[in-house]
Amino acid sequence: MVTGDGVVSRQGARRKRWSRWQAMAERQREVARRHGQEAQLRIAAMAFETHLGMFVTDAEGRILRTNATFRQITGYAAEEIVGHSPRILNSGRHDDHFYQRMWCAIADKGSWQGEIWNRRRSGEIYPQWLTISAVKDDEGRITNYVATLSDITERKAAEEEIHQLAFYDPLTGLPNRRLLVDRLESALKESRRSGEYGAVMFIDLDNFKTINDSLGHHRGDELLLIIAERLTAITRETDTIARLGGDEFVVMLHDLGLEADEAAMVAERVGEKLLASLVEPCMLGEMRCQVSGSIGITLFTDDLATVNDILQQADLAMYQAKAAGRHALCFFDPAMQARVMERASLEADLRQALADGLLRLFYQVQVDEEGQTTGVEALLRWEHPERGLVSPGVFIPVAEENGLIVPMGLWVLETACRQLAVWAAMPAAEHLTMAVNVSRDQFRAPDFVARLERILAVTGARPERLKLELTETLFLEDSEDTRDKMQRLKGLGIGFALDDFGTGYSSLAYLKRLPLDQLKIDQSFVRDLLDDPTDATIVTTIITLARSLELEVIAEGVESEEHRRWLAEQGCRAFQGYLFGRPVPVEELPLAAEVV
Ligand SMILES: Nc1nc2c(ncn2[C@@H]2O[C@H](COP(=O)(O)O[C@H]3[C@@H](O)[C@H](n4cnc5c(=O)[nH]c(N)nc54)O[C@@H]3COP(=O)(O)O)[C@@H](O)[C@H]2O)c(=O)[nH]1
Repeated sequence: MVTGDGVVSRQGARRKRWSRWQAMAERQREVARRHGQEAQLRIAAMAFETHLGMFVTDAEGRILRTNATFRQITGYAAEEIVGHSPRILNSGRHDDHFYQRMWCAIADKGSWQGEIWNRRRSGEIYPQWLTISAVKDDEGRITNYVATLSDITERKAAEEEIHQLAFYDPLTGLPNRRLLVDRLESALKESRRSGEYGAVMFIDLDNFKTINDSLGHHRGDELLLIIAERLTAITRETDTIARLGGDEFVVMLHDLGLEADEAAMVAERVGEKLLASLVEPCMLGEMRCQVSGSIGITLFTDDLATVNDILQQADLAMYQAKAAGRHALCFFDPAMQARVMERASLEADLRQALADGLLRLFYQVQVDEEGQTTGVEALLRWEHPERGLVSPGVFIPVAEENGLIVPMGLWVLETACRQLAVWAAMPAAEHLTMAVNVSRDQFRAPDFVARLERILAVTGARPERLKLELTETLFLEDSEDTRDKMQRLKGLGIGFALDDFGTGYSSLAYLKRLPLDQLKIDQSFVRDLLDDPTDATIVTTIITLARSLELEVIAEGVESEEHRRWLAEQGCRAFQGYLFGRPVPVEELPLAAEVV
């Protein structure tokens, strides 16, 4: 039986056991808590020792702790810097405003991060990426600041290199086109805001190619460096001097005042100084060299011109300066731009016309002393859909300049030869000759003879009926190649007339050396020969000269019977001009009906 005391004593024993267990459990929990805290401390300590530099400050900004990477980056050991303010790291590169913004961000958002220039213990200033976070207690009071930092010197250097490559000319170190465009865009905006003028000067060296070709590219590079230095020395630090490539430089000036005249005067003064500096002799190796430059200037202000427009205007003005004889400066003139644009549109249309078959050949008769047609001259015409019939006097120079004369001239030769072949099969026309104008560059094309041979073969035209009209410009340079080609063509039976005789070079030496058949007296002498004794003398001299050289002579531009008679009296036996017929399409030629 269990007594009441016995019950009490059992309950007491159970309570004791229970309290022992509780105490044991509490000890175990305490041990676990300690282990947990230690683990957390270990983790925190490990995390603190990362590849990022770290330091912790108290609320007043005194450094409490730094890690090993901090020491590697800054050079400061913990014992040297603990207790100090991080201001010890300042580089002096940032103003108060920078630090104010940083602390405002930390106060507002709890953290700040960004690029900052700091100073190492060694004194070296370097860029770093810095993050600062505020640590707060349960009441929201800042207790500490934790900062992480990394050295971004290498990244900055790579960025700098990329920037340098992208925006600077590798040879001279001057801004390149991209940077110039950037700066010009900003200058334009500024100019629109302030109303002040700016100027762009396009500079091209006049004889750089000769130096490059004769002394070699490394000497050419040396010269470009000298020029870059001279341009930099003359201009102000706020001006931009850029090299666009080759021997092309651009100088941009801004804040030239509110008046165009005043701005133009300043730009002109600077331009003249630049011109003078370019012609200063310089030594390239052992050689004393001298170059000159041509400068095109355009002003810009608050108008609607774009950066491209401005550069184009300065470029155009520079070409004008070159055309004016080089070593000159020239201001952009809008009329010049209109002319260039008109020419560009003509050029584009002309290419299209050749492709679309809008070119035509007209024919103008050539007659003998009896007025009998002996042949024709093929004259090119362009039927433009909007401009109407465009004169070759307008479009041939354009074609000569852009090289289109070569395919165009071949088309003329082939069309004329086809017509010759048609006439060859007609008794009334088989005697007719065909004079075809051949431009200098067309004749100089290396495959000209081969192409003409192919045309003759394809069309079946008889070479003896073909006469090529060449001009004196072809003979300005005494070229073996020209003589050789003429002789090969002569060997095929083709004849040669010297067109516009008397208007060009007229060295009589080549008349003897070249296999010419005919001199063509230019119409400018024929026009006034009845009134102008000088022209009359020139014409009689040409006729006499032709006779003495045993060359035929033909007068062009014969418009009246008086002209024809006067020329015939001087011994001229062949004529061409409106008196006998204007250039017309083949079907309108005043020949026997069966001929066309
Ligand atoms: N390379 C090529 N040049 C060509 C070709 N076709 C023509 N041309 C050259 O273009 C210039 C202008 O030619 P065009 O307007 O055809 O003028 C010719 C005649 O129309 C004109 N002429 C003829 N008779 C008279 C006249 O009595 N009065 C007068 N005012 N003008 C007249 O003269 C031009 C003939 O020129 P030329 O060749 O010098 O004999 C001109 O330079 C052409 O050469 C071509 O296919 N290729």
